[in-house]
This record gives sequence, structure tokens and C-alpha cells, in this order.
Amino acid sequence: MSTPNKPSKSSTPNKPTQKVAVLGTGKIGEALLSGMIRSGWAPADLLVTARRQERAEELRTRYGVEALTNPGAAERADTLILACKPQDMAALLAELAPHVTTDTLVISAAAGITTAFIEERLADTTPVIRVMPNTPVLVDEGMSVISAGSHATAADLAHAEDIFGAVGKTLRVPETQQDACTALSGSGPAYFYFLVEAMTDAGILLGLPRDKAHDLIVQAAIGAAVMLRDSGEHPVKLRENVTSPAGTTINAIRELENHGVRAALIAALEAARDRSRELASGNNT
Ligand SMILES: NC(=O)C1=CN([C@@H]2O[C@H](COP(=O)(O)OP(=O)(O)OC[C@H]3O[C@@H](n4cnc5c(N)ncnc54)[C@H](OP(=O)(O)O)[C@@H]3O)[C@@H](O)[C@H]2O)C=CC1
Ligand SMILES: O=C(O)[C@@H]1CCC=N1
Repeated sequence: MSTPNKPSKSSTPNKPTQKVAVLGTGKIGEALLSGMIRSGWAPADLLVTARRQERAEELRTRYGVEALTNPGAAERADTLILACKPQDMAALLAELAPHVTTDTLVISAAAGITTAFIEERLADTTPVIRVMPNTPVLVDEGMSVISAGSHATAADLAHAEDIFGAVGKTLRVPETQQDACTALSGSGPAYFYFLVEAMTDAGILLGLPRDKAHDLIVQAAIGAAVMLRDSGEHPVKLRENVTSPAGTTINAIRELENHGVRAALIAALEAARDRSRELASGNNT
């Protein structure tokens, strides 16, 4: 792909420092934006873009941030966080390319899209970082997995960690592991919601009212998650502690194994990893 003409930094001499723009502020972009504000970012230092006018207005009203066009945001911000769908990324980059200077840090949160895909659509040495966050950034319990592209420096990585670290944990990985991480932590919350939904249905089958079944399962999930994080015990040990000889739990575990739930989870995450790879290769259907 040819390198587009790009303005030099000197063509935007009044560019302020430390402005971050979220481009394509949908679910994950808004979750991140709200977390950044919660963690102390001034709305005046944050910019957003949206495809629809009413969405831009909503973000302006809700967060007190300025909503601009994509080129406008690229010219004003030092850091661009691209949060559109992978399918919209090529069009967004084509729109941005003439306006992104080589001292603008470009961070992509899109599944599958590689730093190379972005680098080849921007000029020269534009630093690019790939991040896979997840929706728990909304409650400051996000998991954001970070990889540097060819031109991103240690300072760029540290800046990305500052942004995403404000709303949860961060982990640096080689980019070759991003598709797997997308399957694990990017999509991960959805698997747990799916389990809660299914287990709540089981509660209905067992005769409990839906709201009580929901509350019981959610609190069991929270308790289990805190123990997984804080006890220092292996998950096998934690499960064994619940599983009494000739008790109730082992009967449930036998059914889970009979129904191949472990194999289903492995296959499910493999399918998610494969889809992330497909998105990278341009199969966007
Ligand atoms: N949802 C999740 O849990 C996670 C998502 N991601 C990644 O984040 C990205 C966004 O996902 P998600 O937030 O769920 O999706 P959304 O559809 O909610 O958000 C994407 C937003 O981008 C907007 N958009 C598209 N093209 C442009 C453009 N050219 N200029 C301005 N805005 C544009 C869309 O506008 P419109 O509303 O008009 O369509 C939409 O609001 C994806 O790449 C996904 O892979 C990463 C981690 C987790
Ligand atoms: O489902 C998706 O494609 C996005 C990426 C990770 C979570 N949601």
C-alpha cells in the first residue's frame, strides 16, 4: 500500500499536548471515555467523534467533551484511540491519513486489526499500538492487552498503559498473541454473562423466582471471582473445596463433563481466536 502524503508537525504548530481523542465512540469507546473521566482526566482534554450527529450530541451532553469530525480530532489530539468496528477501520484510516502527523500516537482497540494494517495506511513512522480492552473498563475492572507496532516507543507504551491502566489491569504481550487474548479477555465477559443466564434458567427450572435465582448466581459469581483473584489458590483446589464426597456438587460436575462443557469452552475460544485472525485478513463479512 502506498504511503499517503502527511502533514508535518510544523503544519499544526498550536496542537495542544496530552489531548486524547476517541474515534468511533460506541460501546467500548464510551466505556473507556467514562472511565478516563472517572479516573481524573479533564473533559477538556478529551475529544470524541461519532458517525451520527445525535450520538455526538449525546456524548457532548453526557460527558462535557467536545465532539469533532475525524480529521478535526486528528489535528487536535496527540493520541487517537480508534474504537470503530474492524469492518469500518479501512474507511476511517483513509479519512484520517492526511491529518495524522508522525508524532501522533494511534491506538487501535479493534479486534483482529493488526498494527501493520494501520501502519501501512498511515505514513512513515507513525507510532501505532494495538489494545484489546473489555467492557468491565466501565467499572474499573477492565483487562486491556497491549502490543506495540513497529514504531511505537517505550514512552508510547507507557502512555497507553496510563490510559487503559486507569480503568483496570493492563498486560503487554507480543502482537502474535493478540488474537488469543481477544478470545480470552476481550470476549471473556460475554461467556460469564452467558453462564449466568443459563444458570438463572436452571434456577427457574428448580422452582425459584427469576429475580432470586439471578441474585444467587450473581453473588456466587462475585464471590468465586474474588476468591480466584485473592486467595492465591489454583481453580482446581477452589473447586475441590466445594465438592464434597457423595455430595451435590460432584453430581453437577459429572453432568458438565458428560455434556462436554470443558471441550465446548475450548472449542468456543478457539473459534473466537480464529474469527479475530479472519478480521485481520480482511474477511469482514
Ligand atoms: N464491545 C466489546 O466488548 C469490545 C469491543 N472491542 C472493539 O471495539 C470496537 C468497537 O466495538 P463496539 O464498541 O462494541 O462497537 P460499536 O458499534 O458500539 O461502536 C463503534 C462506533 O464507531 C462508530 N463509527 C464507525 N465508523 C465511524 C467513523 N468513520 N467515524 C466515526 N465513528 C464511526 C459507530 O457509529 P454508528 O453508531 O453510526 O454505527 C459506532 O458508534 C470494535 O473494533 C471491537 O472489536 C474491543 C474490546 C471489547
Ligand atoms: O465480539 C467482538 O468482536 C468484540 C471484540 C472483543 C469483544 N467484543
